[in-house]
Amino acid sequence: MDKKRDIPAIADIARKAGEAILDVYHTDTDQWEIQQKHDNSPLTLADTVSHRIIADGLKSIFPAIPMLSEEGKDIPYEKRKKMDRYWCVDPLDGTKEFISRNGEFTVNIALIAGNEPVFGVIYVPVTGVLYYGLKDEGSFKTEGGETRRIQASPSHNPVAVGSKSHKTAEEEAFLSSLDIRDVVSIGSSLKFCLIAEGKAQVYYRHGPTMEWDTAAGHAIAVASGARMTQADGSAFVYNKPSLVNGSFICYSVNLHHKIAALSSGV
Ligand SMILES: Nc1ncnc2c1ncn2[C@@H]1O[C@H](COP(=O)(O)O)[C@@H](OP(=O)(O)O)[C@H]1O
Ligand SMILES: [Mg+2]
Repeated sequence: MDKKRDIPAIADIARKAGEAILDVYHTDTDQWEIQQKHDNSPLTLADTVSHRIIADGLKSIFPAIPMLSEEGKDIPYEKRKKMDRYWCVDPLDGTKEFISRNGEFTVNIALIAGNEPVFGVIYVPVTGVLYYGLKDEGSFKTEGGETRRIQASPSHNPVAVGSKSHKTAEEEAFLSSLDIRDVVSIGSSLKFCLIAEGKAQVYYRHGPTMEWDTAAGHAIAVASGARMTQADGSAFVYNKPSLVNGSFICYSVNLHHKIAALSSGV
């Protein structure tokens, strides 16, 4: 990847997808054609429009890199496991938040290399804010035409983030054993962004997510200095036989000892 040329081009694709999502968002709900997908999550016209823009955009710049998208065709594991590099895309993460019109939804594009997210972009259509992170280079936030570096920040009295629509009792129990100052419930991959910009320090997810839900946020959080592991402390990898993630913890490094002690019990 040529950083100077490719990062702005990928950011542009995410923005275009976000604009198309907003066009749908600003129409009447009865035009959204909400369908239930096989996993019971809602699919709207906005998901499919965003998917098309990202698929076409990435293909025109990187014709040789395959794409795995929430709204794309299934790629069988036998074929997937041979893909050393691929785009992992969630064209509209937080569909429930989109439908409830609270603005907490995002466009997510990540590059996976060797089972690890090495680059991620998250665009927030309602605010126009864009986050990106590149392995070993850092994470950045673009807002109002200005780009600045962001960093995960330590706190011994951490702020926790959790899902707004998919909370579990296990998450509450886990957090109760940390000295938590506040719990912020927010939809979509925005939880990773809050950790990456130092506004929160821990995100424990007990319930299932898909690889495209976490890939871009994972890249941004880790490049900002945070850590991401499975709940038992082992490596969180991509391109698994099943694309459903297990429980995980994303956290600022200063919490490592506390989290490691808890991990043995989850
Ligand atoms: N039972 C389940 N199995 C797999 N993924 C699930 C799930 N329930 C929720 N999710 C995932 O959680 C994501 C939303 O996360 P959050 O609750 O943090 O906003 C959803 O993304 P989509 O909204 O893109 O479908 C969906 O992929
Ligand atoms: Mg999603």
